[in-house]
Amino acid sequence: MDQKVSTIGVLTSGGDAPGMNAAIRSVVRTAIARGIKVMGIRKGYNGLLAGDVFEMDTRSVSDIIQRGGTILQTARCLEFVKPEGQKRGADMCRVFGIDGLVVIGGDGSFQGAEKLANLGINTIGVPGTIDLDIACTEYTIGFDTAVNTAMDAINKIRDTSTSHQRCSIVEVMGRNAGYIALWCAINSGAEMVLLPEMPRPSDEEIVKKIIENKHKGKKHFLIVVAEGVGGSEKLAKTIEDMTGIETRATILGHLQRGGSPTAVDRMHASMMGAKAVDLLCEGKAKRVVAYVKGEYVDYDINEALKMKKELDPYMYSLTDILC
Ligand SMILES: Nc1ncnc2c1ncn2[C@@H]1O[C@H](COP(=O)(O)OP(=O)(O)OP(=O)(O)O)[C@@H](O)[C@H]1O
Ligand SMILES: O=P(O)(O)OC[C@H]1O[C@](O)(CO)[C@@H](O)[C@@H]1O
Ligand SMILES: [Mg+2]
Repeated sequence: MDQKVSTIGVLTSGGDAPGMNAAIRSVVRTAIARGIKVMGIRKGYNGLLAGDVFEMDTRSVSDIIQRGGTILQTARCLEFVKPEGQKRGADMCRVFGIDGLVVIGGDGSFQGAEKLANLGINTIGVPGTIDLDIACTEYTIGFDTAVNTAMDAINKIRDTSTSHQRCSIVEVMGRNAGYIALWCAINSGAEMVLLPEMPRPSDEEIVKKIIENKHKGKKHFLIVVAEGVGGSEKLAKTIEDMTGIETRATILGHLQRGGSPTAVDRMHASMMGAKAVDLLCEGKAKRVVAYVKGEYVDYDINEALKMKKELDPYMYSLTDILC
């Protein structure tokens, strides 16, 4: 391969996601195999601005493929949203001789990557977020593990909910995106799901459905609520007041972001990390890696950021049929 870069930097940014370590490992080992030097950047764009940069070798990424979190640590860096911060970031890349940068993160991190690319740093984005909210790709690293973790918790809540014939409300992550909630609802047999992308049913409509289900002989009622809809505790009280059915709310929170990545996450992370390095080697910049129709492809970052992700209406319609 005709190599166009000599030193690649790698950072993780935004919320951590299981599989980020597998992606870092793949970037480091692929780059070294291609004869390229790799610099790890700690704590996302914060670390770039602070010059928290160190050289990595193949041993730096030993024994991490099975670990959740990110060995490079991550951050949400407000300074980087401002043009002065972005300029300092690009200058810092030059100080360390970084002529190619791999940014592993979500949609926000890609906005930062786009800014760096505009300032002349060859930047490639790798989708790493449990939220699955990046429009250009059918997969984002971390989603499978997060959904499985949430489902495991929901299964346990369902056991006790059935024993007590209660209504359970389980709030899962996703401030702006309802994919985790939608997948958990379908795969856990929830009676109802509340998503940020959809109009919220009224309390009366929710209660009507609970009562109908009770009449059908159901022993429990599970509502999955996305974080972006929120209000789970209040909804539990309303349901209890309006129906007399004992109702408990559980907010799963950050446990969904941790844990050993599934095989699905490790595989996508390994493939996407390697693809990012290969794109840089081909002289490409300002691209994001994506998984589309079974293949790993790449898009221009601007183009990718302009795409809008819609929830699959057919999948959503099943939440009403399969419960
Ligand atoms: N418009 C922007 N311009 C420059 N940098 C940005 C912009 N938006 C976000 N960033 C940078 O990317 C970081 C991460 O963004 P954000 O907090 O949205 O998380 P994310 O990458 O979308 O991941 P996740 O949603 O999974 O937590 C921000 O803290 C900021 O440093
Ligand atoms: O950990 P923080 O900064 O509270 O962020 C929480 C947000 O991050 C995500 O977990 C994505 O990383 C969202 O689902 C959630 O809304
Ligand atoms: Mg995001």
